Amino acid sequence: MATPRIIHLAQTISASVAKIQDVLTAQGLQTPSFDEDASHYLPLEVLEAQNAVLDATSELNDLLMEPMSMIHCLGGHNNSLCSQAITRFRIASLIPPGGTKSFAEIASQTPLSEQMVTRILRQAMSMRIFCEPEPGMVGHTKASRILVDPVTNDWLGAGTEELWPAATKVVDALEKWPGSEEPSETGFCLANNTTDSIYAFLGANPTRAARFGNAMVAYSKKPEFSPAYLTDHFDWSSLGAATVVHLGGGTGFYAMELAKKFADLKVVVQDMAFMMGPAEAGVPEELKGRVTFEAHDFFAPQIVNADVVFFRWVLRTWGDKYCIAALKAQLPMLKSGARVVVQDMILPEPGKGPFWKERAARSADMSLTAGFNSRDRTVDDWKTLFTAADEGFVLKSVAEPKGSALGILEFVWESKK
Ligand SMILES: C[S@@+](CC[C@H](N)C(=O)[O-])C[C@H]1O[C@@H](n2cnc3c(N)ncnc32)[C@H](O)[C@@H]1O
Repeated sequence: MATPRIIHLAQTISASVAKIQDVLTAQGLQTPSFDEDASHYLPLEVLEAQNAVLDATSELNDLLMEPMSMIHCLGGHNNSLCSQAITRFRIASLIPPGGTKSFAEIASQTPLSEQMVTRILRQAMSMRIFCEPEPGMVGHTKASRILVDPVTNDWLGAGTEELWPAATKVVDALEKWPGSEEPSETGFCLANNTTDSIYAFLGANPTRAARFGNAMVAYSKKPEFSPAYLTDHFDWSSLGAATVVHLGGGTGFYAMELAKKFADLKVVVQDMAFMMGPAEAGVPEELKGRVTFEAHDFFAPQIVNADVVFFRWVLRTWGDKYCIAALKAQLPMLKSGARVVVQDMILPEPGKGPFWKERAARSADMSLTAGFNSRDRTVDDWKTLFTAADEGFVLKSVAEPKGSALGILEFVWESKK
């Protein structure tokens, strides 16, 4: 008789956990815990075992539940409710690291009653955010402790104050504007009673824009967004003395990382006009002249004669027809043999790769619909998109570095004229 699935899963968990612990012991690293000072990341060597455990534990958990409980737990709207209260009232920062505060003391620093704070935080504790080391006293876990940092608190704020209300209106938006790719016809627009895109709406609201900006900062500090995945997983040195135009390059952080590592590269960062001042001010003396900034809307015809056109983490916020327009706008300046390099999310094909990652990727894809009417793309979707922009684009390489959140796609443009 074949081994029953739940036994197989339990065996996988047991064997993989043993492998993880062996590596941690050999390297003198802490075993995982929820302690507020616990380390957050496992070494890359245990990535496969970590994937196996995360997938097997969640499958085993779900197998042992009846369907309504499983759907309810995975739905999690009440998780967003208490996360929203935590970020809005900055509750994590009310509890001293390493110390505790009573529910009553916390309530006195919020508009909430002691009873409501108790109920909300005990719900959060069921998500392992905060703990109650003695009755009535609240302490940190590693999950609540990161929220003491205002930047990380803003990350939770952007998720629960911007994307969650937007998500609740997505189905209404899909009914109202079927098949729309317009950034002015999203769940976000309905939730905010606006016809401005999220970019324009937040641009006119500096406080909310700053919170959203901090969410991006919090993300980019995670090891899976390390600039090394950009500098070390594409052969930039083979380009020699080359000009890279970095579209939607924001503050120029990644442009500067490239220029620091590859002395022959010149990088022109193009972004919206309002990004220019603060971005230029951040360029160190030794990179001035090699990292420059230019206000340029990437839907307008390109004006820089570049060897590489580089998009990082930006095309995913535009629907297909807009991405196609942005790519077509590059054609007037492309030389035959020029490259378009994209570092962005690569959506996994269903069932390929770790399930917990696919689940996170599919959730992020829904957020793109809610905020932007855009989507994440598989390798085939990226290929289709580029070919729709111009038949001359050929996918030359795809890199999905171990541990990286983003992949790198390299397209070469061959003139068909
Ligand atoms: C998610 S951020 C990514 C920033 C940067 N590429 C990075 O990887 O950190 C998207 C960036 O694209 C810029 N952007 C969006 N639409 C644009 C457009 N039409 N033209 C130029 N820049 C644009 C935004 O201003 C923002 O800086």
